[in-house]
Amino acid sequence: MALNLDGIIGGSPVLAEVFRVLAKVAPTDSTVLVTGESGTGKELLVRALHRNSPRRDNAFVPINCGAIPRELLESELFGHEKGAFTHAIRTRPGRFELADGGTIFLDEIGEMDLSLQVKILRALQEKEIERVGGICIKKVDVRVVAATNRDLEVEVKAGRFREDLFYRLNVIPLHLPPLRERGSDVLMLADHFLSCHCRTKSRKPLTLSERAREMLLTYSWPGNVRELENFMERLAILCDSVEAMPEDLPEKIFHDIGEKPLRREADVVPPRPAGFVWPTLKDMEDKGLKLKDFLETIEGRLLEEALEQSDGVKNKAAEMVGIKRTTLIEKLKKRELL
Ligand SMILES: Nc1ncnc2c1ncn2[C@@H]1O[C@H](COP(=O)(O)OP(=O)(O)OP(=O)(O)O)[C@@H](O)[C@H]1O
Repeated sequence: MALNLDGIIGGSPVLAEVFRVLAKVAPTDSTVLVTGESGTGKELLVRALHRNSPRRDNAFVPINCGAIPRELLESELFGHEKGAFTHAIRTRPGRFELADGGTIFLDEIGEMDLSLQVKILRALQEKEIERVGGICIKKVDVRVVAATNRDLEVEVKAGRFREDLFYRLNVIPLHLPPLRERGSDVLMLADHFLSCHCRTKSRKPLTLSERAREMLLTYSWPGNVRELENFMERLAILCDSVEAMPEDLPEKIFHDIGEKPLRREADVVPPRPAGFVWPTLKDMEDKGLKLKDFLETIEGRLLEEALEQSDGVKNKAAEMVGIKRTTLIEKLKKRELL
């Protein structure tokens, strides 16, 4: 049967190789471990895996193991009985039970606590789970697919990841290459995202000039496809002409490829006064915002800047702004930045 790769753009040989393995592994029940840098499309690939498997008509249940605090993660995964802990006012099934007959996607598995890793191992080996505070064991029929942007072999060596779980998960490894290794896929993706964003913003179509295309091909894309989509959305909003020129691209690209940024005259901002200047009441009024929204906007801008500077690596971004990674993720979700 032909693979249904709806929504996954790219025709590079490295991606074709991923699809070749996907076609073989999708019809089986084997555990798959998807690796790749942040933003390479791991979740998209896992959804395609489920869609092309015999489990396609049953549930696909994703869970981001890095976004949920340890205390809650166990009950999210395995469920809990009424009274198991202070806020357990009713019995609740976990994601493994909800995925019965289907696929569970354990995203960011490398972030999981060692003590929970044992329980995942048991679910994989025995195909049974136990709710928090439960007294009986439940059989579940779930295909497990996990993803990580960490090098789990390094994590195993450092004692942060169980070796037995690593081997159990890594039955079929699928590695998504970074965008910089996908050649002209960059342009295929750029054209796709540009036309999508122009359509959704009901603006006239925008194309990329030859030189802008060359620059996109040379850039190293540390944030991968997510970063590319982001840049194209920004272009669709900010570029008024019908052809985007190099000077319309983010400065970051110029720095990365070792060129001096070109600035449009209108973009040249007057130099900021030296030192930090606290926003004034007038700044807030000029923006037409009340205090809460004004502060939220400032917070949002700082989070975006931290994410950009850390190339989308959430641990690093959280560290830059001095909050926990889980808090950062909650804030990004609230702003629909995730
Ligand atoms: N080949 C592709 N074609 C079209 N869109 C893509 C492709 N790869 C990734 N994307 C888009 O890029 C964004 C990031 O992809 P995704 O969330 O799957 O990455 P990820 O590797 O799981 O990231 P993270 O490790 O940060 O969770 C999504 O909006 C996704 O739809």
